[in-house]
Order: sequence, then C-alpha cells, then structure tokens
Amino acid sequence: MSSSEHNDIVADDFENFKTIQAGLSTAVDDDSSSNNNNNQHRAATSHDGTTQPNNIALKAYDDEDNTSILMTFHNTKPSPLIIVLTIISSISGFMFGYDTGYISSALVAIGTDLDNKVLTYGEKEIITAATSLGALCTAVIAGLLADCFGRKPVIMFSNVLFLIGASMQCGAHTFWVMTVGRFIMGFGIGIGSLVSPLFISEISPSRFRGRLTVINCLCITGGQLVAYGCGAGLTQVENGWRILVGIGLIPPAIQFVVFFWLPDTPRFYIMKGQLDKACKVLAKTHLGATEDLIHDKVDELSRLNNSIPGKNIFERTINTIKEVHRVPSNLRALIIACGLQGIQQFTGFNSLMYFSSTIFETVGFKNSTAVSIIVAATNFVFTIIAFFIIDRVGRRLILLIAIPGMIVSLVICAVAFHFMGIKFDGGQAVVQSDGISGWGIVIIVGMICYVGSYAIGIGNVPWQQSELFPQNVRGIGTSYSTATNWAGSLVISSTFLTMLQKITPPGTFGLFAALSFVSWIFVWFCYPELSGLELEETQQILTGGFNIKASTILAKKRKQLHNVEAAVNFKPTINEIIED
Ligand SMILES: O[C@H]1[C@H](O)[C@@H](O)[C@H](O)[C@@H](O)[C@H]1O
Repeated sequence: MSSSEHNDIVADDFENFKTIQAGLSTAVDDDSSSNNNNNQHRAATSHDGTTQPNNIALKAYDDEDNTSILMTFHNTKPSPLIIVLTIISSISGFMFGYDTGYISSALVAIGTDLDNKVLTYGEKEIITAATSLGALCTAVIAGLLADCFGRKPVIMFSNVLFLIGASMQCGAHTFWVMTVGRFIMGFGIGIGSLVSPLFISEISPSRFRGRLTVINCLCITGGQLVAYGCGAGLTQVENGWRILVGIGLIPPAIQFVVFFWLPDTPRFYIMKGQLDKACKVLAKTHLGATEDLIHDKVDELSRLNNSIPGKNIFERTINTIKEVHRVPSNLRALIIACGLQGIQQFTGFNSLMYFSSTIFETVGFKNSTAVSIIVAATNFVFTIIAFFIIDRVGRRLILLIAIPGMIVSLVICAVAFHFMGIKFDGGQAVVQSDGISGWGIVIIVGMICYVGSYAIGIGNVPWQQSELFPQNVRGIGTSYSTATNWAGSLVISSTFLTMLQKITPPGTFGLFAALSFVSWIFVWFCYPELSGLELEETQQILTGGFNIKASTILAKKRKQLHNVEAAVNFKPTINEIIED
C-alpha cells in the first residue's frame, strides 16, 4: 500500500470518527444555551441517553479536525485491574534490572568456582556481554511475537527463559554453562524489556500512560539497586553468588503464575478480531462506563486497526516491515524511538552502572561497592521523581531540561579527571595521588548529578516508545528501538574500559558530553510532546512532519481539559495549530 493510499484510509477513518462524534453530539444539540453546559452534558451522556457519573464519561474531544476526535475515557482513574496488570507486567522490568545488576558483584565473588580457576578478564567480559547479546537477539523479534501470539503469552514465555537461564547459572561449575545461562537469561530480558512497557501503555488511560509506564522503569532501577545491595551483602558468604542468582528465580515464577488469571490487552484482542474479549477487559479497566460506551470505543479502535495484508505470517511480517518504512508518519516514529533509545545508551550511563566500582576504586575510594550503591540509589530515586512529573511536565520538556544537566555534569567529571592525573599502565589505572583527593569528591558529585539528570529524563522516556507507533506496526517498531537499546548497551559496556585507556578518562567523559549535546538538538527538532494524547493520535501528529508546535499546543490543551475536568471551549484544529 502506498503512503498516499494509507493516508487516505486514515483520513477516511477520521471521517468516520466525525460521524461517531456527531452521534455523541446529537444527544445534546438541543441544549445550546451554553457551550460549557453542552460539553459537560456530552461528557456525561451516553448513546442511550442514560446519565453517567461525571468521572467516567467517555467522550470525543471536539477538535473539529483530523487530529484529536478520538473518544477518550475522560477523567477515569486507573482501575484496580489496571494497577494489578501494571505491577505484574513490571516484574519484567525488575528482572531486567536485577539480572543486569547482580553480575558485577557475582563476578567478584565467583573466585575459582568455575573450572577451578580464576576467571580471566576476557572471560568476565564474555559472561557480562552474553546477557546483552541475548537480549539484543530476542528484542529484534519480540514485537512480532507479541503481535502474533499476544502480549501475555510472550511475557510468560520470557518467564520460562528466565527460569532456565537462572537455574543453569545457579548450578554452573564451568565457564561455558555460566555463559550459556546468561545468554538464555538475556533472551528473557530482551522480550520483557519490550513487551512489558508495550503491555502497560496499551492498557493505560491516556492521561496516566506516562506514569504507569515509568513504574516499569522504577522496577528496572529498583531491581538494579536490590541487586547491588544483595551483592554487597552476599560477597563474603560461601557460594553467595549462587544465592544471588537464585533470588532471580522468584519474580519470574510469580509473574508466570499470576498471568494465568489475567487478560491480554484490549488492543491486542482487537487486532485479532476478538471484540468481545476486548469489551470485557475495557469494562474492567474503565469501571462504571456503560456497555454502549465500551462498544463505541471498541468500534473506534477496530476502525483504526488497519490490519496488514498477507496470506500467511511470513507475508504479513514482510508487509509490516515495509509499512513501517514506507509510511512517512511511521518512519518518523521509528526515527524518534530509535533515536531516543540510542541516546539513552550512547550517552554512557551503563558504563557507570557496570563499572562504577572500578571508577571509584581508581579515584581512591576504598569501599567502592558502597559508593556504587549510591549511583544505583540515585538512579532509583530520580526515577521516582520522573514518575510524578512525566505526565504533568511532559516528556519533551523534561528531556530538554535534563539533558543539559547531564552535559554540565559530564564536563565537570572530565575536568576533574584531567586534574587528577590518571594514567593507564598495562591496562591498570594508576592515580598520581594517594587516598581521596578534592578532585575525587568533585567526580563523585559530578557523577551523582549526571545520574540524577539521566534518570529523570532519558533513562525512562525512551521506554514510552509504544506510544509512537500505530497499532499495526507497534510490534515491529518497538522491536527496532529495543534492539537499538541493547546494541547500544552492548557497544558501550564492551568498549568503555578500552576508551578510558585509549582516549583517557577526560576524553571519554568529554565524548559523552558531546554526544549528549547532539542528543539535545535531536530532541529539540524531532520529539513532539505526546503526554495526554490517545495512542492512536500520535500517528496523526507525525503526519506531514514532526509537528512539534502542534503537539505541544495540543498536549497543553489536553492538560487544561483534564485539569478543569470538563471539555470547555476547546476547538482548535490541527491546521490552525500548525499555521500558528
Ligand atoms: O531505563 C533503563 C534504566 O535507566 C537502567 O538504569 C539502565 O541500566 C538501562 O539501560 C535503561 O534502559
């Protein structure tokens, strides 16, 4: 299908929405005494004329345009089912964090337990990298799997991989069993890292989507913190590293069992034409909405669900890949999603995560593991702050403010490293002074500021990736971006120590600062504000350009609407906004 054909279809769909919208409006048209009353009435009245409590009204935003006339569950708070689903799917995030976090202390504690000899530096690198490599392999296909088999079965499949991988590591007595265990566990991490945020964003009401998705990030950073904490506590215990790995068996087992009783997302059911199931889930996630309203929403979502043509899975996959590249709005979504994930990794954070102990030891801290916990804790605490502000401040603005914070902190670290005078001798870092110097303190403060600025913005915003893509290419689109994330993580963690040696620590941190600066420019020009918008509206925003201005105006208006809790006098059109 050509892009113009596609756009025609989208335009047709939106014409249909206008009809739905008109249908909703007729119930209130005779009451024209006040626009304010009209809108409040419409927000509170269903097709059959029955009055809804104000806080669960389902209405179309009246933009009179092609952009935001989708029906929105106005004012609904996340229902208990949404909260349970979010928490259970975020266990994938916890495992992502825990399993990538425990390895640094496990490697120290392993000693001669594998092959009865001390692991070489190269073997340690292979064990660490095996997980990222495994994650990269499955990230590439996880989206397609989730589209074919469902989000829930694929998450459950990742649990099985986690269990196999962790059991192999627990019982490993050779380097290769350990490495294969880490690799299989990586398969699970790659799938979970994609499907969990996808699942959450598909079940969330639009105004809470940012926050609910950040819960998954909170679990990632929380998992890393727990891993560092347990690692520090278990290093002296005999076979402590096996206990550390064994703890990782509990969360996937819980997630697997609980998911038996939970449904998949309504949007997945709609993709598969299982409209009844979609209605049932929507009724449970949007408590109080009448059957009529739920049916209208399902109707609307199925109209937007332009399924990809093809006789079999293979043909459909090829057509989906074509669709994501050929349709300009999809391509823009892809550029943003991969760009943000690339920025998340190539600005160097994981080098700190994996090697912070080494860095702190180098600058003179005796208890470097304890200092590393400060890094993980800062990451966690600032992700909590992100949770509170992401939907209010907006993803774009947070990044525009936080990335300069990263740049300044990185430059401070680079300068401090320069004045400390670190040299590399035979791959070993040598500091010219003994103990902790003033510059050592500057480095630690600089790193904490860097981690805080990272965690509040680029550490979690890229995981909002699912909201960028329309339903039919969401799986493949998020596969590309998640794979970018894991490829970046792999490159940075396997080159960081070499970079320190070859281009010196000031050079390395200066390079990350420069990359952060380029990232800020990318965000300024390419990343529209999507907070508060319906998932299906993003595509419209990305049609014809990145439409930054239009998106920020629309998101702002949405926020005002949510704040006054009724649709009052809100009728901008996308064309008016763009012309502005
Ligand atoms: O969002 C997460 C989080 O910021 C983690 O701390 C980091 O290790 C991951 O690479 C990233 O994807």
